[in-house]
Amino acid sequence: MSNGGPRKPYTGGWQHWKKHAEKEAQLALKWKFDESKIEDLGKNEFFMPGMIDTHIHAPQYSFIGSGMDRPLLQWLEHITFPTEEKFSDLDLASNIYETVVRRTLKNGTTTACYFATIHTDASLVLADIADRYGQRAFIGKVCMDSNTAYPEYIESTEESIAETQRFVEAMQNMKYDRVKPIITPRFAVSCSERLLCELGRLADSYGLHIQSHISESVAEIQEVLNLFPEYNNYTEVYSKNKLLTNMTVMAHGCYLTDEELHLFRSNGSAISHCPNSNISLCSGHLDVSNVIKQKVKVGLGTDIAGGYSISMLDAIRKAIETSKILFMEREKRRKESKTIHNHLQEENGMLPEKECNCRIKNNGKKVLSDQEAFRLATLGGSQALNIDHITGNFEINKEFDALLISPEIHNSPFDVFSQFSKEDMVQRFLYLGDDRNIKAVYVAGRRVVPFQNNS
Ligand SMILES: Nc1nc2[nH]cnc2c(=O)[nH]1
Ligand SMILES: [Zn+2]
Repeated sequence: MSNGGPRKPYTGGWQHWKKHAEKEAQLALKWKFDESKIEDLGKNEFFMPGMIDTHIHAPQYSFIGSGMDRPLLQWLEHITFPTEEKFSDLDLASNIYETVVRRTLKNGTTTACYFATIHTDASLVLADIADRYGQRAFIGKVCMDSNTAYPEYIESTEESIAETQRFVEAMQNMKYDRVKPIITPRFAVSCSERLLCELGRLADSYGLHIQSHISESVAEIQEVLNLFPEYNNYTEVYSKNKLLTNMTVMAHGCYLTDEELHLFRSNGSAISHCPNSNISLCSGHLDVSNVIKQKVKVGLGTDIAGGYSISMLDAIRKAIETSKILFMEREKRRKESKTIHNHLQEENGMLPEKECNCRIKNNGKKVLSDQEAFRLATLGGSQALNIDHITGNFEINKEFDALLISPEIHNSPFDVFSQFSKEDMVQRFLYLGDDRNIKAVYVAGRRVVPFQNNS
């Protein structure tokens, strides 16, 4: 595997060296490569599976790290829609999209599931850039035929359907190896029932993936229930329009009931957990341990620019922290309920605590472990996008989407001590590392970072 470094003198002793050399010769013969191409990993370097961003708005990279002082619906109206409207300008689109593809790849995102904007041609530009840089990607032309908040940014129902069809056909004609179209109704608030129904039909007839948003904030849910009073809940608005399939990934899901999660599980649909965005927009917390417990597929997403970090390492950290916050909140409620119980017992001889059901149990839900969060950012993401037969971890017959991590690279953001085990190294990288430690990125065995001819 060439990672740009010369071979180091072997330091393992003659016998060991001889065995090592024989092994390499066998592999070179079997896999038909030139032994001189073999490079040794540097000290403490390791490979990890490429990270998978299951939810990212490419045009919103233009305002990442700003506008974090408004809740979702106001943020959409005042910042997001006016910005996305500008992407009819193909030069602007090309500039922002090349920048975000480069930045995500440098941060180890080998697969990205992108929202573009309603503009078909600009969305095709994003697809072409992702293909050119070798990123595995799903590209969604956004569909919105209702927008009371910002009517300048809208398409008619007929236009949305026709343009989505044109987008899908154009993408399929390009025959990209690893860049695919995904049907993208923005969310139920901005789509009429007819548009949702037609998009479900298109996804079915072309056999396409589907992405949207669901149950992100209380205000959003209220708006959906007002718009679709004949449906029992938010999830049904999608499921009854054939938009909840085993190729569907829905962002957020903070307030999904277990009944709705059962609908996700029985349809094989997935959730993209976007903890940074949920906190930054004050939307809510997804209890991802419960989602896992309900056997619903789940990956992680940055949700740029609702989330302010392009890094999937940040998504891993925020997912763990969100899980710890929920655990602590449950503990606090348990303590409070216990105190109330004790007062009641003193006043009128309530049942002894063990019989009483007033205590809020922690439901045996555990905090998300580092290992589990790492899995969500890799294999979990590939399962959520229904591509876990191709990527997500290192298994024979999968494609080599991988990151070469160098903990001791010049200017590394963290220090390595001699007593560190391999596990320590990985954990330090997850908590303290950043793109400086990502020495190389591979997608399907092709090295995509450092960029070719250093462009
Ligand atoms: N976070 C987020 N939620 C949405 N719901 C509908 N559109 C969006 C969006 O652009 N970002
Ligand atoms: Zn989003």
